[in-house]
Amino acid sequence: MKISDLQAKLGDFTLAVDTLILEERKIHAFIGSNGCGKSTLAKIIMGILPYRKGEIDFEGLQVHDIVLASQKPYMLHETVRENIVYPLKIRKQKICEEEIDFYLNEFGIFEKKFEHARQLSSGQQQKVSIIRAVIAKQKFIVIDESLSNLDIESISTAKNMIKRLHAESGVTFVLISHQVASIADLVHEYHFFDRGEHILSCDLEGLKRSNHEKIKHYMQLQSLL
Ligand SMILES: Nc1ncnc2c1ncn2[C@@H]1O[C@H](COP(=O)(O)OP(=O)(O)OP(=O)(O)O)[C@@H](O)[C@H]1O
Repeated sequence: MKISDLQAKLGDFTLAVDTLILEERKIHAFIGSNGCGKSTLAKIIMGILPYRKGEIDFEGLQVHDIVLASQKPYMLHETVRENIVYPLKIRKQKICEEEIDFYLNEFGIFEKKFEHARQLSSGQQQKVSIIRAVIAKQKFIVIDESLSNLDIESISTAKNMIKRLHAESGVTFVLISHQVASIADLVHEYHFFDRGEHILSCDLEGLKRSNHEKIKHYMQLQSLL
C-alpha cells in the first residue's frame, strides 16, 4: 500500500503524510506520542475516516481484505463465539469450531465461549477482538493498541499468533503501539509520527541512528538509546 501526499483534517487536527509505504507481507508499527495521528491514519486506511487530499494506492487490496482490532473493541450484543464468527459469516467463509476453540484456549478464555461478550473484562474483550481480527485470515490486519491491555502471558500469546499468521499466510500487519521494545522482535518497519506529521519510516536501527530531535527524545523515553 502506498500513501502519497495525504492530508486529513479532523476538527483542529491535521494529519499530513508525504510518502508512506506499507510493504505487503511485512509487520509494520505506527509509533509516536498520544494524539499524533496513528489511529486516525489507521481509520483512513480502513475507510472509516475521510481525507481531503492525496492518494492511497491499495495495490489490489479490497475493503474486505483489511481488518481492524480497535483500541476500544466493539462487542456485538452476542456471545463470545458469535462475535468471533461474525467476520466469517459476513464473508461467507467456513466456520471451523476447532480453530475457534484453539484460539480461545490459547488466550485462556475457552470457558467464556458462550458467555455474553459484553460481560467480559476489558482485557478479555481485547482478546476476543484480536481473535475476531485474525480468524478470517485477511491480507491486511491493523491491531490498534490491543496488546497494551493484556497481561504479560497474553501479550506473548498474541505476538505468537501474529508471528504465525505472518509466517504461514503472509499477512501484512500494522501494530499501533507505545511500547517499541515489547514489539521489537516482531516489527520490520516503524513509521514515526509527531503532531499529525509522518516524520520517518525505517527499521529499529534507523530509529536509533536518527538525528531528528523528536525521534531521539522518543527513543530515550523508551530506554532504547
Ligand atoms: N472524529 C474526530 N473528530 C475530531 N478530532 C478527532 C477525531 N478523531 C481524532 N481526532 C483528533 O485527532 C488527533 C489524533 O488522534 P489519534 O487517535 O489519531 O491519535 P493517536 O496517535 O492514535 O493517539 P493515542 O496514542 O493517544 O491513541 C487527536 O487530537 C484527536 O482529538
